[in-house]
Amino acid sequence: LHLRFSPSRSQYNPSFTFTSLSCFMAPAFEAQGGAPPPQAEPVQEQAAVSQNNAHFSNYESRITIVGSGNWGSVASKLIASNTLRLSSFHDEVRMWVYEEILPSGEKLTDVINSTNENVKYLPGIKLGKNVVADPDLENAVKDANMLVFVTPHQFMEGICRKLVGKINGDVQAISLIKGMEVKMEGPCMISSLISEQLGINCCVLMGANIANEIAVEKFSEATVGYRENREIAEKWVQLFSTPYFLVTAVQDVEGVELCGTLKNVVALAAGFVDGLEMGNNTKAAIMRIGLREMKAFSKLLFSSVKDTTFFESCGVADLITTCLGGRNRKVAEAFAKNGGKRSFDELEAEMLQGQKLQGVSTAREVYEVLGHRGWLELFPLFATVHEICIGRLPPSAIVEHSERKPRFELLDGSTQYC
Ligand SMILES: NC(=O)c1ccc[n+]([C@@H]2O[C@H](COP(=O)([O-])OP(=O)(O)OC[C@H]3O[C@@H](n4cnc5c(N)ncnc54)[C@H](O)[C@@H]3O)[C@@H](O)[C@H]2O)c1
Ligand SMILES: O=P(O)(O)OC[C@H](O)CO
Repeated sequence: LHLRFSPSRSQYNPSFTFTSLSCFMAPAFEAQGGAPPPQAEPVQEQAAVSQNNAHFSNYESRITIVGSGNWGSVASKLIASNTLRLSSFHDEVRMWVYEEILPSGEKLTDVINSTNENVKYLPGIKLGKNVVADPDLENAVKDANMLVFVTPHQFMEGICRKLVGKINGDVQAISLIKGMEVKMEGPCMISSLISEQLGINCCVLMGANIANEIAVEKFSEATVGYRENREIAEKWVQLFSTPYFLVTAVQDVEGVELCGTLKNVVALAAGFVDGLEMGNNTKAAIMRIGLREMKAFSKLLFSSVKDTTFFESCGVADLITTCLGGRNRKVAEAFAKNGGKRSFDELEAEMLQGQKLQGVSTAREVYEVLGHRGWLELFPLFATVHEICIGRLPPSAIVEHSERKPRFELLDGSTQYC
């Protein structure tokens, strides 16, 4: 796999990688309906860009990572290796750290800066000497013109509130956060929250990306979702790509982000099945039903979501890896083994050492949307997962309820959602 899909490390150079990447990107662009878009150009450093973002590529971009958990730390390692290698980026990568006092009495930030390791969230992995941990959010972002958001989703509203008026006008952002918020007006994806509150463009990066595996440089893929400006998407691809981390871009922010968000709900269902020892066939059935609900829900919320996105790394591949090896699956398995008698909060605190689950709150948020819109009958798996999480149904309900056939005929143009 490594030989076929990526250059060996000794051969690695940017132009080879990006020529290869543009080949991988071509099918994604072509598959998205109608006439093929212009052929993806190989990305060259300092490539000519359209006038409206010429300022963006004509100087060294400064990167700040907002977040320093398990995935945030791995993202800093990927990015730090590239900023040293590529002249279009400033070497230093600033990483905002939510300050904590370690059992030793030391501050986490001080330990990261002295050991170059996030001893709490990614022990044993060097991040790169050019990563600077900073506990002051305002200071961390003030010089940046590329912001990478990667915190658990429940903290993002508060973080955005603190950042209003504190960032440069020409900043580009990307969100690696899998989750959404539900507001009075309806659901709000995290990239939209960032865009709306801070007035900046925000791409997303999602994929089959269990952080601990990427930390030890095992081959993985990821998907960047972008809205309009492909050159900016390609700059993000450049920033994250390494020989062991292959990134492609698709023009479907909502589709990519909803895949990353909703698969966490399906992973809980897979964990219940594991906890009840129901076997592989049942788990595969749950994953299939879950994928169908992911697609239907995404397309009901955003008619622009593309079918092809579900075949990218952010779609079926992330669903598989999370249902096999993710934290949501693991804690849901323990929940079911305990017959639902120990809460997710308690199990999370005991099993994850400060890391955060996203699936339980996402299941609640999805359930709120389904309830408000009268769609509960259409999404038996999503609805059942939430009802199990809050103790209204036993874990065994996951099969009894999910197998009910959703009644898409209740909707106009029903076939497009199935
Ligand atoms: N870990 C993975 O394998 C992985 C992979 C892909 C995507 N993601 C996604 O990335 C996002 C971040 O996940 P992660 O694994 O980096 O985080 P994590 O699960 O390790 O969460 C812990 C982080 O939350 C921070 N935190 C705790 N309380 C806080 C507060 N009140 N305010 C702000 N921050 C606080 C901690 O300091 C720590 O940095 C999530 O949406 C997750 O779904 C994770
Ligand atoms: O460990 P999980 O369940 O939060 O999933 C991690 C990543 O999202 C997998 O891509």
